[in-house]
Amino acid sequence: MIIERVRKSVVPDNTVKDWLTKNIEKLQNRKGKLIVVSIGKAAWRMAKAAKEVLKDEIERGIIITKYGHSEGNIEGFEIYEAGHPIPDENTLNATKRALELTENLTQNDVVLFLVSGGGSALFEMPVDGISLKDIQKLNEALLKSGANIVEINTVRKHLSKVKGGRFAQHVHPAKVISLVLSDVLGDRLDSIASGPAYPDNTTSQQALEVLERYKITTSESILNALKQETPKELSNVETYIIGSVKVACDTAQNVAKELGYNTLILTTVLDCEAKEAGRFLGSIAKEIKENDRPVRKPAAVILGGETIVRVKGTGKGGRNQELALSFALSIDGLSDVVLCSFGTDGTDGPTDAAGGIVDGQTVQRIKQVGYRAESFLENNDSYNALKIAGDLLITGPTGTNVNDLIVLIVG
Ligand SMILES: Nc1ncnc2c1ncn2[C@@H]1O[C@H](COP(=O)(O)OP(=O)(O)OP(=O)(O)O)[C@@H](O)[C@H]1O
Ligand SMILES: O=C(O)[C@H](O)CO
Ligand SMILES: [Mg+2]
Repeated sequence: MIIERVRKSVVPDNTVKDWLTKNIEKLQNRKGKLIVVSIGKAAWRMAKAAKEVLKDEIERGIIITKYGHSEGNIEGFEIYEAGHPIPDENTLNATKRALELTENLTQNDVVLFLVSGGGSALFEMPVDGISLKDIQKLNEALLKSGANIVEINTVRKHLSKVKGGRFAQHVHPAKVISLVLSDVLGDRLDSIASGPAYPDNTTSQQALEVLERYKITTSESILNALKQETPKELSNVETYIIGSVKVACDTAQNVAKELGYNTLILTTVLDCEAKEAGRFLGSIAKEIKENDRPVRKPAAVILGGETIVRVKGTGKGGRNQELALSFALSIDGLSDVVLCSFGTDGTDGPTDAAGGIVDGQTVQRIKQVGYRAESFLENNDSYNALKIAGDLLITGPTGTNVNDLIVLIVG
């Protein structure tokens, strides 16, 4: 029940519709055209929702999403699919078209800009002097380097005609109203999809430092292009976050309260090793059980974020499954304790599971068929461990992506 309600609260169909219905006058109070530009992995669904509310108000629309992510025609919209996580020819063609549709607008016009994760790869036009090949090579190096998304996008923003606020400059003097589905911890708006319509908080110097920190060598032309600063102020944008892991946590908390639990949101920016988070939550579960701290029983502790796994073993799994298995090991034998950890996109690592739901008997269930749960954890094989225990959570793709959610219940 918690999971389904959480999904509903962050699925773009609902969030875009709700926002537009409540704020319809922001769009209707214009004298000119309304153009919709929708980018990212959730672009199709966000655009579809906008179309259902705004109907013929929309003069033109364009969707740029990942291959396989379009769900069919939408009247009045051009739909493009392109490369992700590395941009390709189609990315550039589609972006060129989006720039054409938003050219020569006046201050009477409004661009409704729908933004979701994946937008950095899908919406791209390199600055003059930089080729698609240059951008592809650099993206590959950055994605493999261990740099986090804020660092990666710091570099991307300084090489692009549309990122780091430059799309909003292109649209000027028309107004941009951005609705954003956040997949970046802490909801940094200049990082989500590399902030095409948001003032950039990062500098050329920081972009150069990222390359240095991760020992990424690159061409003279890229180094020169990086020196051009992105806009730090924009006068024509309004930005609204319509979905994020914070919203998912708030929903989980509300549902848990309705079910009679004492609730606590421990963090919405969890970002440590999955295994460590699992063990730490094991100690929290024990503390609640014995001492009713930091929240009284029956308790629901909620966390949002995105842990990391440095995969060293040969097994199959994901960060949520690994967290859940590690938690199960630390609370082995304890009664009335359940933990559910899952990716809100319905996919945890390269598996068909969204995550895991474990309890104090999980490790025993694995033992009963002759295996040791510890060995699975050591081999990063959380998927097979939870499969044996019957503890996988399988939802299928949910149509949204706002990081991971963890709910710990102690009765
Ligand atoms: N055997 C494994 N055990 C645990 N984690 C793994 C394993 N193999 C891969 N991973 C993790 O899976 C992650 C990739 O999974 P996933 O596709 O869910 O990523 P994501 O960050 O959610 O991507 P997106 O933003 O595109 O949804 C990587 O962070 C990697 O560390
Ligand atoms: O597109 C991107 O840059 C990431 O998904 C973060 O928003
Ligand atoms: Mg994912």
